[in-house]
Amino acid sequence: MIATLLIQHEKLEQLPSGGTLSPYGVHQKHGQITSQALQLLSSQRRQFSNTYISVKLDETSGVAVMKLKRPPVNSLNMELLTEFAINLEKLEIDRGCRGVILTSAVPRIFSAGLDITEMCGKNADHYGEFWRAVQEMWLKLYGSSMVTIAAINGSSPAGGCLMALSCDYRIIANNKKYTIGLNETQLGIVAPFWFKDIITEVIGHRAAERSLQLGMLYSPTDALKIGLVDEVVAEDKVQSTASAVMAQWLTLPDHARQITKSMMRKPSLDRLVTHREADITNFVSYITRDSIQKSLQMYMEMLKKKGR
Ligand SMILES: CCCCCCCCCCC/C=C/C(=O)SCCNC(=O)CCNC(=O)[C@H](O)C(C)(C)COP(=O)(O)OP(=O)(O)OC[C@H]1O[C@@H](n2cnc3c(N)ncnc32)[C@H](O)[C@@H]1OP(=O)(O)O
Repeated sequence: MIATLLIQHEKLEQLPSGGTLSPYGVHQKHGQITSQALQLLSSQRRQFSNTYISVKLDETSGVAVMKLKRPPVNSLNMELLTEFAINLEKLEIDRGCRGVILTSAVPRIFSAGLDITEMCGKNADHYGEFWRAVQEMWLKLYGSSMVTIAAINGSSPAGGCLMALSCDYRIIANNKKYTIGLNETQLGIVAPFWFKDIITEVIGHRAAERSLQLGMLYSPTDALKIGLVDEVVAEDKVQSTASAVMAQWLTLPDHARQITKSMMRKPSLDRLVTHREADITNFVSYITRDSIQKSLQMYMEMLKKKGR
């Protein structure tokens, strides 16, 4: 028992931010064994935190709450994406964790999507690396065998919406100011095929086509109408509803649910895995076009003006 807890704890030790998804050791820190074991036995919660992600794992329920914490808008830069993939992988291999609630620590914002500054004024190598990190985040989240619930406590455009769409269930706060959707065309850019595939899977072909072409952002109630979210609840009920839904999902045997999830999601995952390098090459050649760089710069200027 103690040995198991030790291994789990060591697996969950904080990794330096900006690291890679390399395997991490489970045989370190022998000197601390006794105190760590005692600490673990007396506590049912484990927490770890990186620069932009915090995780709290409740060992009794097997549910982790993962929070994005990159103010002002949780835009997804390379570091956040990398930390996200590492933390999710850590939970994935932790036997004590069966479900993850994804939410935001930043008031009024779930995530503003990809950090536009990562896609502007940089070189091709940077864009390639950035896109690989975006793919990795999605492959890990969409491909997770755990139950994943998005507790959407703020606006969630573009890449933020993709994250929510990749979860098994979406609960959004009932606040008209919050919007969610894949608004890429409004930036003058195209959502890649796997963004398109996932929204089509969730809301159906007709709604997805309209939504993507117009780059639509929906209020919570409109998002519910088209099936982009599963539930709209009062702002102060988002987390408790997420926990209640999670508890329901976790009543099912993992094995049956996981295989079913995998059957449903495998075709989309395989499509990206098979075309991963081509997708990166495509992204780099697209994003380096002068016209696209100009569109993104203009969009950033518009955002900054609005903020003043
Ligand atoms: C042939 C086909 C090939 C296809 C190949 C692929 C093509 C490329 C695919 C790229 C896919 C892109 C996905 C994305 O996610 S792009 C990002 C889209 N995001 C948005 O449009 C959201 C923009 N932001 C907002 O709408 C608002 O900021 C928001 C509603 C989220 C919050 O509003 P609020 O009023 O609270 O805050 P501000 O607008 O004042 O913002 C505060 C500061 O944050 C900066 N900001 C906002 N969003 C971003 C972002 N996404 N990236 C970087 N920075 C962002 C904003 O400029 C403010 O900064 P300052 O304080 O410095 O002014």
